[in-house]
Amino acid sequence: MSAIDGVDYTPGPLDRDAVTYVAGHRGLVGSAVWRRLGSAGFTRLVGRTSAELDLKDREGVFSFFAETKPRYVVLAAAKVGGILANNTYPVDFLSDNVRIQVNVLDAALKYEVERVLFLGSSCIYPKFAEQPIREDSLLTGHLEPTNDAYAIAKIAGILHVQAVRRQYGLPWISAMPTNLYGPGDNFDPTGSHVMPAMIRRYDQAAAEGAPVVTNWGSGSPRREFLHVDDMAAACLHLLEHYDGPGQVNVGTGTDVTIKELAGIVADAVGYRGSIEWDTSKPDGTPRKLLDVSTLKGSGWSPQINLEDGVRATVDWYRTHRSDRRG
Ligand SMILES: NC(=O)C1=CN([C@@H]2O[C@H](COP(=O)(O)OP(=O)(O)OC[C@H]3O[C@@H](n4cnc5c(N)ncnc54)[C@H](OP(=O)(O)O)[C@@H]3O)[C@@H](O)[C@H]2O)C=CC1
Ligand SMILES: C[C@H]1O[C@H](OP(=O)(O)OP(=O)(O)OC[C@H]2O[C@@H](n3cnc4c(=O)[nH]c(N)nc43)[C@H](O)[C@@H]2O)[C@@H](O)[C@@H](O)C1=O
Repeated sequence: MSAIDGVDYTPGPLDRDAVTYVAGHRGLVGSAVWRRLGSAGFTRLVGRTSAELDLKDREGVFSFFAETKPRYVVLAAAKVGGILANNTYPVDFLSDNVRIQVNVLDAALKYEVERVLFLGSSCIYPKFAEQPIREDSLLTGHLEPTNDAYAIAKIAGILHVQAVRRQYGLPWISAMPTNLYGPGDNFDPTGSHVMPAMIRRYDQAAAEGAPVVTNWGSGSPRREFLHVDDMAAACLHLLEHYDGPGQVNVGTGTDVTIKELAGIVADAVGYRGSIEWDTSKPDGTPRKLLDVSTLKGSGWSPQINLEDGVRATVDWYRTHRSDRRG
């Protein structure tokens, strides 16, 4: 137990029969975590859609915790979007996310949840952080302006988890994923992240035989992409093998330019036309490659390479595109 972190806990296998709440269980990450926990033998998974329980409603959240009394919580519910959505609606990204996480973490404290895994994002780090980005770069420089409101909300979440550890001694943890993709993603053409946006755009262009597609920005920023099934596996791994106040980066340790990503997506859908770039759209941070040595050191590495993951996501999209988010 350290002086600034009053926790004395040794991680180990979680109880498969304990009530386990996955907040955001219909989203990209939450649905993958739900599948992973299900396949690992968890028998009492609990989830609520936002229509059933708006996590911004503090009273509703406390009633839900009083009723279900979870022993473990994975907090994968958040207001999430790509660069344009973050840049256009900073109030929503700040206010919704602060409220969701404060309500869930306060209720989890009141009902003495044993293990909480809070999910942030690699955008919490300074825009020009040294690459690859180590966990201790947090709060050492200015944020990327297109997502500063979201990043501040997520930084508050990390601090909230650390504060609970320090003041109440509960072994809660935080993970900071890189850019994620996979089945269950949001394929909205304007609100989504780059991967689902490109899959949708290139798939349509291939189907229509379009001669040109236009992407956002210059194509020169670099991004690191992790398949969400790997992310879900990392979540369970961290819950069973990691305890500490510091947030843990979750990524692959390799990145590609957005131009390279466009080529990978074009190949996966069979698009043969040309590619143009709309530089009136923001590039965002030039690079955010995570240093994943903490995670690797704890014994976990990703399994799904980018090309395979993109092909599988294209297959999933083609089967599910008529669904709510497809
Ligand atoms: N996608 C990515 O590239 C990355 C994601 N992350 C983090 O992972 C976490 C999950 O993101 P992701 O799965 O991509 O996001 P999604 O948008 O796919 O899912 C978010 C989930 O949150 C739920 N939710 C949102 N608002 C509310 C609310 N007011 N009350 C109840 N539930 C709500 C939604 O529920 P419903 O569907 O019922 O409306 C949805 O299931 C977030 O914390 C995000 O910051 C981090 C890095 C990268
Ligand atoms: C996960 C992460 O997600 C966001 O940050 P981001 O990494 O910049 O994510 P993005 O996927 O939206 O863009 C990545 C790059 O890709 C380019 N790009 C090209 N064409 C499209 C396109 O069609 N759509 C989008 N969205 N981007 C495109 C785009 O211009 C940019 O250079 C933040 O919300 C942040 O808060 C966060 O946490």
